Amino acid sequence: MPDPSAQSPANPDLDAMLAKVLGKDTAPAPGAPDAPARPSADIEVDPSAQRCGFVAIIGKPNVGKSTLLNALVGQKVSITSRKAQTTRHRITGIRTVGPTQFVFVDTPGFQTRHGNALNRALNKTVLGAVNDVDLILFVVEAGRFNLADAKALSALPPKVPVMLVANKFDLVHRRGDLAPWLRSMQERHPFAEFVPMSAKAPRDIQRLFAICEKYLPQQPWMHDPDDLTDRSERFMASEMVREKLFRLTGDELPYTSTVVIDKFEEEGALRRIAATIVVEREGHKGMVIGEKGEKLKRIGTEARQELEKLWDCKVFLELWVKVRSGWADDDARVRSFGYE
Ligand SMILES: Nc1nc2c(ncn2[C@@H]2O[C@H](COP(=O)(O)OP(=O)(O)OP(=O)(O)O)[C@@H](O)[C@H]2O)c(=O)[nH]1
Repeated sequence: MPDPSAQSPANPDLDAMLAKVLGKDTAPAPGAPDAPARPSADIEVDPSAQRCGFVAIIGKPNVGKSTLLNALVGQKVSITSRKAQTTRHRITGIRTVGPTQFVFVDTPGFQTRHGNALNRALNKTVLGAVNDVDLILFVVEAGRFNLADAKALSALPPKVPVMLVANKFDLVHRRGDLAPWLRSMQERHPFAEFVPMSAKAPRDIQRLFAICEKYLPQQPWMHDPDDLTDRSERFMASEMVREKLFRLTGDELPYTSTVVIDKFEEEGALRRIAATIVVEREGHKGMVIGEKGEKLKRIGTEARQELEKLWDCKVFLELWVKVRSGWADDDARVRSFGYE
């Protein structure tokens, strides 16, 4: 349970807060690594001094939730692309910093546009993820707030502290312009904290850990400090293929395509994987295969290389493409493809 005393009062001294948060330099340091190095797990921490809790990352599609999760975990556990609605499952990322273990829960972007079976399943995943957490990071693009953000905000449970993460702060050219926007955000919801930041700036990620820590209860860690995620290798394989599919086909391929793993075999330091990319129309098949099969080959090569890096082993990856018309409108098919 969250510690209610950890919540800031509904009306903190806004000017002091603005001076504090807007005074920070959020630019990445020259030559800084993409993410802070994972701390060594061999430091013993007495269980009575340990903190551990759940932090959900919520927001409309494409605001940078998965980029933030990967930066917090220090490894890629959630796929990202410029295409909205890339994240489709609840992804857990684990990070242990000093005495505190953060269990981050990334969620699909909250869908407000189409009420098809896929989008209903995605929203169910979001709402299921937020009820039992200790803290919610509500992610928006700094300086922006529209109806889709408002709908996601209104779906949050009233008892959990919510931190406003104003992401992509690096894209705001005049920081002073953010002050009136932050004031308007304070009127929308009694946010416990306001954090303008960039998920791509390592220093901001370090700062976020320090701000989040006090919301987590004192209790023993739930995971080994070396663990990155609770999702399986099979799941990571399908996600990695989907990321390359989305990145390499761009906007011409509708988001209603998915990846199903047909075979996943482990032979020592080798993984043999066969996967099918499922598209909705015959015309989409050509977009995925490309001229002389060149696009499909690239999707396979890039996914294989990333999986080999992630698992530090050899991977054989075989890809197929199939048409299943109307799958995203069919509840049973959506479930059979692994969506809750
Ligand atoms: N400039 C800038 N771009 C960012 C930042 N964070 C994320 N992005 C970019 O925003 C795009 C969307 O990022 P994602 O992490 O996939 O967004 P998401 O909210 O998980 O998206 P869904 O999966 O649709 O819910 C990507 O192109 C990221 O590189 C940031 O702090 N600054």
